[in-house]
Amino acid sequence: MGATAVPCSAPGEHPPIVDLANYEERKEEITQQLMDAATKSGFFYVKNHGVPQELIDREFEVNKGYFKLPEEVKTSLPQVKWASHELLGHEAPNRVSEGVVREGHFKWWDTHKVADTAYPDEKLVPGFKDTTKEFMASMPQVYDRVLSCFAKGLGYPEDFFVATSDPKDSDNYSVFVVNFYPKTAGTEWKPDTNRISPHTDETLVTLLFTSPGSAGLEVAAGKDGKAVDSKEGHYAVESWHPCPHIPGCIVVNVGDSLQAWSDGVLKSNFHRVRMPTPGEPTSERYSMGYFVWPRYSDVIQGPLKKYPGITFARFMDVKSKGFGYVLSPDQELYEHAQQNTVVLGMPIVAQGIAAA
Ligand SMILES: O=C(O)CCC(=O)C(=O)O
Ligand SMILES: [Fe+2]
Repeated sequence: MGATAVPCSAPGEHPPIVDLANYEERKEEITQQLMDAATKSGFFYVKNHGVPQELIDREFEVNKGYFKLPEEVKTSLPQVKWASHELLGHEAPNRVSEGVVREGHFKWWDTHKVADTAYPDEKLVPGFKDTTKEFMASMPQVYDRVLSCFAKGLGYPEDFFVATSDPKDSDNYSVFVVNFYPKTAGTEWKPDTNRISPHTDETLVTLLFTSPGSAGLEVAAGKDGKAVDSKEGHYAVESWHPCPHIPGCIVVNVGDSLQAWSDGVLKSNFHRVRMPTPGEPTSERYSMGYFVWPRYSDVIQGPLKKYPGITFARFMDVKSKGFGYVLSPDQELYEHAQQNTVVLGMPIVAQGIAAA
């Protein structure tokens, strides 16, 4: 690893930072660093990623404008229909865990997959739609490079993941999500209360943008997560590691699809957003996630067939019934999870974000 790599192992440390500068010339070195990071913790940061800071700041600003709209305006916008692949617009506030309200705004990648009517009137939040489209259009330059390296590192053709994640493909529904965590009441918070429950992402990779000063994102690194009773859906994490905001960096995490395609070599790790402990900022928190998905019809399975051979669409059907983890090398457990709407390793969160 390069000098910037910090193992995600002790309090105060953070996942490794991989520098994408001079990508073409340094591709071998970057591949090795990304593989190392994704094998050990599944979470890492990239810097010199090419997305202008000015655009990131502008996108945060328009999202603040959106979330400040009166509730009746937001709830009059079209609602999320997750599983039927329909319009994703405003998501009404819902209770995710321990009574904490999370408000999210979901959008599809591309205009031909989402009606523009998902956006509020331009006069209400000037620049919201155009900035968001501009921001989304700047994402492939980051994940194409990261995914090319993973394909190379895993022995796939270099364009293997780039092809399946192409948002122009009619069967690709990669999604951009903005999370808004309202200000809470400070000292009343219980330190171990979550704002987003522990979960893995279903993606190839997720690009996560956090706002300056935002605390609370934590990752269960490496082998920390243990399914104590996967049939019942209980899951235990031994230790959580902070994943703080680092200026100029994007958080990248490996998702379930890449874990499957790598036969478990690359780790899709549990992460959560917990309430700040006393002394941490109590202000509202924003994060923006670009969820890089494969095509719905692609079978997410590696050459060693460590996980059941299923299409991403089928995987999503099971996963979207809860907000947890479904990959299991055990076909029987997987089938049980499907039949019983149990997500392996996690309890079903009936009102969870993905079940909305
Ligand atoms: O808000 C964050 O920092 C993390 C959000 C997240 O993990 C998700 O939306 O999947
Ligand atoms: Fe996540």
